[in-house]
Amino acid sequence: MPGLDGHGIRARLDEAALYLCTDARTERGDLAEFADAALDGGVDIIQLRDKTDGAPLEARQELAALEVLADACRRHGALLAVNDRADVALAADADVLHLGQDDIPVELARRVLGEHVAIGRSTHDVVQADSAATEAGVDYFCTGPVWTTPTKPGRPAAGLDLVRHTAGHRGHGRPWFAIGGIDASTVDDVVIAGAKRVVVVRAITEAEDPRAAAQHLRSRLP
Ligand SMILES: Cc1ncc(COP(=O)(O)OP(=O)(O)O)c(N)n1
Ligand SMILES: Cc1nc(C(=O)O)sc1CCOP(=O)(O)O
Ligand SMILES: [Mg+2]
Repeated sequence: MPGLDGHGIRARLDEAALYLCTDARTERGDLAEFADAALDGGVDIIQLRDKTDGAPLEARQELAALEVLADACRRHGALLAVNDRADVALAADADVLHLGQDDIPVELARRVLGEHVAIGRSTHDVVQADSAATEAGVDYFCTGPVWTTPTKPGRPAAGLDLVRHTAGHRGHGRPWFAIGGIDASTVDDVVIAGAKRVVVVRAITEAEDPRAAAQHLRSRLP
């Protein structure tokens, strides 16, 4: 929730279970309404991740969409996340910056952001997961994709074994999320494998009723 201090952000992150990545819904023009529904359904963190047609949004469009999401997060007490760009996270007063393996290193993002913003990392195998679980400056990490997904074409599945591995170490004490191919039909499998938190895209962005989709996913998480 924009306005929280670093302590509040990390406390909220610790109790988060359902993390949504959404595009800016430019064509539908319903970002505020969609975000309200998803957050009302139980989404704890919402990230703007718009790579429609493979290209990221221009910074001005990204900041405009983030303003809409920031208002929704304030209404619902949720965390606002920015993907990839530390400068945009700072400008948008976001709570969270998410960085993948090919994005800027955490140490450099920290130089831009200081300690106030939480930083998350993507991991795709056991070595990366163990490293993100212990790397300085990382507040949470994601493991995946559990299943191949059209949302991230070309990225091979890491499978449930990576979820089991990470659960076996309890994320080395750090919050961690399973991601990739998770929806109403697969969420139970990741929970059985040991995940307590999940990130989803299509399961909510493509749902006819985003509120109900979020509610259902949330109800399946411990
Ligand atoms: C919460 C969350 N987890 C994973 C990702 C993927 O990050 P990355 O591998 O850098 O790929 P892009 O999303 O940037 O295409 C994410 N964005 N958010
Ligand atoms: C954005 C992203 N990152 C992944 C990773 O493994 O790091 S998988 C993924 C896409 C997840 O989309 P969906 O919920 O539609 O399958
Ligand atoms: Mg990235």
